[in-house]
Amino acid sequence: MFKRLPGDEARNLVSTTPDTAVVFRPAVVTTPAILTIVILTGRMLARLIRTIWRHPIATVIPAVLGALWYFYGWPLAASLSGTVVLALTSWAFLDRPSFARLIGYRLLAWWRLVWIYRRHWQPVMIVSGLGRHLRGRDYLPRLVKVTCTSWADVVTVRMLKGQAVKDWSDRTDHLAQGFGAKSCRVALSHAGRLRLTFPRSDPLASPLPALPIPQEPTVGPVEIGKREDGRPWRLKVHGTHVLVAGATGAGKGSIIWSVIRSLLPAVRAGLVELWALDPKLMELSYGRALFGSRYAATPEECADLLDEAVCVMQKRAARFAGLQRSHTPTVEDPFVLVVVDEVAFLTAYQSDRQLRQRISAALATLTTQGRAVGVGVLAALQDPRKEVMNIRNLFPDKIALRLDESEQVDMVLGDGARDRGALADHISPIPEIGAGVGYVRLETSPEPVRVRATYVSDHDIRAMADTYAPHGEAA
Ligand SMILES: Nc1ncnc2c1ncn2[C@@H]1O[C@H](COP(=O)(O)OP(=O)(O)OP(=O)(O)O)[C@@H](O)[C@H]1O
Repeated sequence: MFKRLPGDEARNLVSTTPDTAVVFRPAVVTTPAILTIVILTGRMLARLIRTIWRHPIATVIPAVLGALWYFYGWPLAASLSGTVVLALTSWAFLDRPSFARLIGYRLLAWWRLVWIYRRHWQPVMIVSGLGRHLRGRDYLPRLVKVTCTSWADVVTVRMLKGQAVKDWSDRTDHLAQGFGAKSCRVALSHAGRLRLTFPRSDPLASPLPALPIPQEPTVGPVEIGKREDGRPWRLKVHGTHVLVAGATGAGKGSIIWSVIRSLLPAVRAGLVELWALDPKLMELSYGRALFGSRYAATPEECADLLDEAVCVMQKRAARFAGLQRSHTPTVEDPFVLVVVDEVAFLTAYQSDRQLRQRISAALATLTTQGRAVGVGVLAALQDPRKEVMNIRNLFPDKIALRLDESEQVDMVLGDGARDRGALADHISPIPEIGAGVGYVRLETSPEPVRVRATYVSDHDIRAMADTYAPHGEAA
């Protein structure tokens, strides 16, 4: 019989029996013990140097305490460590954010690296198919580092040679379950390196109240909510067109009203005009006074208002031709924002064919040519299928709120968005938890970002109308 050696697979060798004339035996070269000892010591030293290099503070503290104990006895070492612990505890109580940033999250990251990620790395990689077990050896992607933020663990990984981002984004569910998280998002950080985000808590779980109306007139990007990483969510409205897609009750109204609210000082200064199309006669009618005469509800009125916007756009384009290539809002040429609630009412669900074609043509003209001359469209939509909204790709910026089906996510945010973690079909239908929550793709990155819009209540809208409605229009 063959003796099994590391790396050998005895079953693949020609088997021998006692009466076989030729017996195959693997050549066994014995390594001198001293060589093995030298190699192991070298490895240990290299690891020690690497640890000191990577974690200088964490290594200096026990080394200093050990030295004190050795030279001056344990009482001094114990009292010094007690003082350090007391100082750290007081710091944590007095200035929690700075303590968390400099000490707390680092300790947490180390703990989670050891206890969650390193401990489960091998089984999760093998079972999910991201690692391979070949000829008795494991070939695993490298766990480079773990950092913690207030709401998530960010795990940096070096992929195996030959792996693609898609291999990982297809297995987000395996990764999330494997490491005990609710979800996982995958993003490419450098060539061959990935950033996996595992949320620990949901910072967007409770509704956000309406933000104060800005002091200064601004056309954006306007602050309308919060991003998952705690930063303000600012939406560009001037120089683009925005499509908000979400099932009924997803909170499309909160995005529309948050945008309107932050543009009000600019409206008062004459730099912005808000034109409203409200075919459902629900959402925008509440603050109708804010739109003055630029408010339309019946399909005929909506078609007329859209034609008027096209007319403004074309006149401006003729004036700007050869003189300027982009628009700066002024009192003479304000930014016109055409707000459309449930655009499908005017396009897909409109029974009058002629009217439908007229509206679709006007919307297509505005979304293809309006950007550069200061005419923008902000449209809300329940069903993002192409049959319902065939011009959805003319909107450069799209927001996916809660959607009914997983396929709809890529229809709104583009191919691969759901695989990269835009789980808009998993957003809670409970309004307190999920209304106004959605995913966006920012200009700077293809990765979807989770956001929540502020909730502008009926009371806020009434107050806005009372203060900002054009003269003589107050409700
Ligand atoms: N940002 C938000 N935060 C918290 N709750 C919200 C938010 N937006 C909306 N809600 C709650 O969810 C309910 C539904 O919101 P809204 O009417 O805006 O949804 P919608 O997407 O416009 O629905 P529909 O298409 O049926 O009009 C609101 O009555 C409100 O109670």
